[in-house]
Amino acid sequence: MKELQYINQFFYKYRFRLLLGILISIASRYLAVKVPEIVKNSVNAASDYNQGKLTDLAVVKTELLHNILLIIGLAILSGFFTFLMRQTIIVTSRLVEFDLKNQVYQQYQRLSLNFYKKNRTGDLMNRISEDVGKVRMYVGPAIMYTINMLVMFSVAIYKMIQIDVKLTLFTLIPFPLLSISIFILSRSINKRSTIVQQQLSKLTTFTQEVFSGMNVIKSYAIEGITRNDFIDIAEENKQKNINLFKVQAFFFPLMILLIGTANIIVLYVGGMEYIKGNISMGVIAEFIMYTNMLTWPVAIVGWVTSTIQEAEASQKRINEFLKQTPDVTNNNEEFSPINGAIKFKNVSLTYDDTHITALKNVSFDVNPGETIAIIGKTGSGKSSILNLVSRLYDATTGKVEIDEQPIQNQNIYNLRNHIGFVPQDPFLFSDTIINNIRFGKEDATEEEIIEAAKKAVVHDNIIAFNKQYNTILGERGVTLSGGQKQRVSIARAIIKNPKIYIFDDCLSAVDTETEEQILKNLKAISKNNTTLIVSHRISAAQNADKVIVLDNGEIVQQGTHSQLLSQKGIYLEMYQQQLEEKEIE
Ligand SMILES: Nc1ncnc2c1ncn2[C@@H]1O[C@H](COP(=O)(O)OP(=O)(O)OP(=O)(O)O)[C@@H](O)[C@H]1O
Repeated sequence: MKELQYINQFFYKYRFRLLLGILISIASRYLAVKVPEIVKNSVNAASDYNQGKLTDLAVVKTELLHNILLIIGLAILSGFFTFLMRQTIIVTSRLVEFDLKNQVYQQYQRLSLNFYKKNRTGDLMNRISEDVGKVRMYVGPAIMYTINMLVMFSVAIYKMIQIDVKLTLFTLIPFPLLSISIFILSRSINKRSTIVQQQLSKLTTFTQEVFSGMNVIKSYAIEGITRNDFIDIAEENKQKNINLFKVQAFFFPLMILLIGTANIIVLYVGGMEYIKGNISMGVIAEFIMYTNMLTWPVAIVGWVTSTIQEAEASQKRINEFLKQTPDVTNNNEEFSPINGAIKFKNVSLTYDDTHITALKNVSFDVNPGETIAIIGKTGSGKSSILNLVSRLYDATTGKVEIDEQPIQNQNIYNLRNHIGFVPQDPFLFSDTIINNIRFGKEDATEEEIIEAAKKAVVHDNIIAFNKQYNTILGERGVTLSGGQKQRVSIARAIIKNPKIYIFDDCLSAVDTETEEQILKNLKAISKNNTTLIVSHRISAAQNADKVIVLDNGEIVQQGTHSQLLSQKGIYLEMYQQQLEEKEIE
C-alpha cells in the first residue's frame, strides 16, 4: 500500500463527501440487514397459527400485512440509500480519477522532450487512462464494497450469534473458503486481463502505425504482409481473451456452489435444531436470508484484495512518472520584455540518450534584430543550435545567453512566448486552417490571420479550398501538401510577431520561386526581430547579416555571404554545387 499513499491527499480533499458516503452506506446496509428478522417474525406468526399457538387469524393477517409493508418500506429506504451511497462514494472516485488524470497530464507537459524520446506514446496513454482507471477502482468500488462488507458482516453476525451460536458457526464454514477462492480467481483474472490489455495496446499501436503509413504500404504494395501481421496479432489477442474468459466463467458457478453449500448446512443443522426445539421455523428462514446476504460481501473480500493489489501496481507506474523532474526547469517566475540578443560561448551539447555530441565548442553572437543563417550538411548540428535557443535542451558545457543573461535565468515560458518557432517537420492539428494559424496568437482577428497567410505565401492556396480558411485538416494536416504545411506553419509564427524567429529548414518543400518570395517577406517582417534561419540552401543565407557554417558540430566558417564566397570552404562548395543544380533545372 506504499504507492497508494499518494491517493491519501485526495481522500483528504474529498473527506466530507467520503464521510457522508460512509455514513449512508452504513445506514443502507443496516436497513437491509433488518429484513431477515421481519421474515422470521412472519414465518413464526404463520407457524404459530398453524400449531394453534395463535388462534385469531385476523391478528396473524394483520401482522403479516404489517411485516410486508415494513419490508417494502425498508427496501425502498435501503434502495434510496444505496443510490445516495453511489452518488457519494462512486462520484468521489470519479473526482479523484479526474484530479489524478489532470496531475499526470500536467506532469507530462512539464517534462522535457527527452522524456518523450525515452517513453513510447502507447505507454504514456496507458498510464493516464488504464492505470488511473485501476486506481479509481480502489478509491470507489473497493472502498464502497469494503464498507458494505464490514457493516453487513458485523450487524448480521451479531444478530446471528444472539440467536444461535452453533448454527452461526456452521453457517459460516463455507465463507472463508469462498473468500480465498474468489481471491485466487480474481488474481488470475487480473493477471490475464493485464495481458489482454497489453495485447490490445499492441494491436492498437500496430493499426495506428499502419493507418499513418498507409501511403507507404500502398505504394510498396505490401497490404498482404500487413494483413498477415494483423491476423497474427489479432489471433494472439483472441487467444488471450479466451484464456481470460475461461477463468471468468468460474466466478459465478463458484459463488452459486458455495451459497448452495451454506444453505444446505443451514437447512440441515437448523432443521436438527428445530426438531430438538432449540429454534423456531422463522430462525431457519432468517439464517437462510443472512447466508444469501453475506455471500456477496464475502466474495467481494477476495475481489477487493486483488483490486487493491492491481491499484498499487498501477499507482506505482503512475508515481514513476510523477516523481520525474524535468531536465529543463523554469528558474524564474518573472515575465519581462526580451530584446532578442543571443550569445553562444563555447557551447557543447551531447544528447543524453544517444550520447551523440551534436555541438562542439560553438561560439557566436547575434544582436537584436539581426538575421543569422546557419548552414551545413545534414547532421552537422544546425537544429541542435535552435533546440538550445528555445531551451528544449540545456547545453552540456558552455553558456547560452539571451539579452546577456544566462538562458537558465530567463523565465522559460516568457522566453518561448517571445519565440516564433517553425520546425523542420511542421505539425498541424486536426482542426481548421484558421485555428491552426491562430494557435500562434489566440486573440488574432481574421484580418491578421489572412495577412499572416499572405506573408507566408499560402493565402492563394487556402482560398482555393471550398471552405477556405475553415477547411478542416485531417490527422496531422494530411490534406495539405508538404510545402503548404510548411507555409501554414510559417504563418502561425508570423502572427505571433515574436522577438525571435526560428526557421528550421522550413522552406525545404517549397519551390525556389516561392522560397524567394517568402524570404523577401520575412526580411520585411523581421526587420526588428532576431531571426535564425537554418537551411541547406545558400539562397536562404544571401540576405542574412551573418552566416555560420557548421560541420560535424563545429563552426568552420563565419561571416557574411560575400565574405564566405571569397574564401575556400564548405560554403563556396555548397554555393557552386547549388548553382550548377539550378542551371541544370
Ligand atoms: N533530440 C535528439 N536526441 C538525440 N540525438 C539527437 C537529437 N537531435 C539530433 N540528434 C543527433 O545530433 C546530431 C546533429 O543533429 P541535428 O538535427 O542538430 O543536425 P542538422 O544539421 O539539423 O541535420 P538536418 O539538416 O538533417 O536536420 C545528429 O547526429 C543527430 O542524430
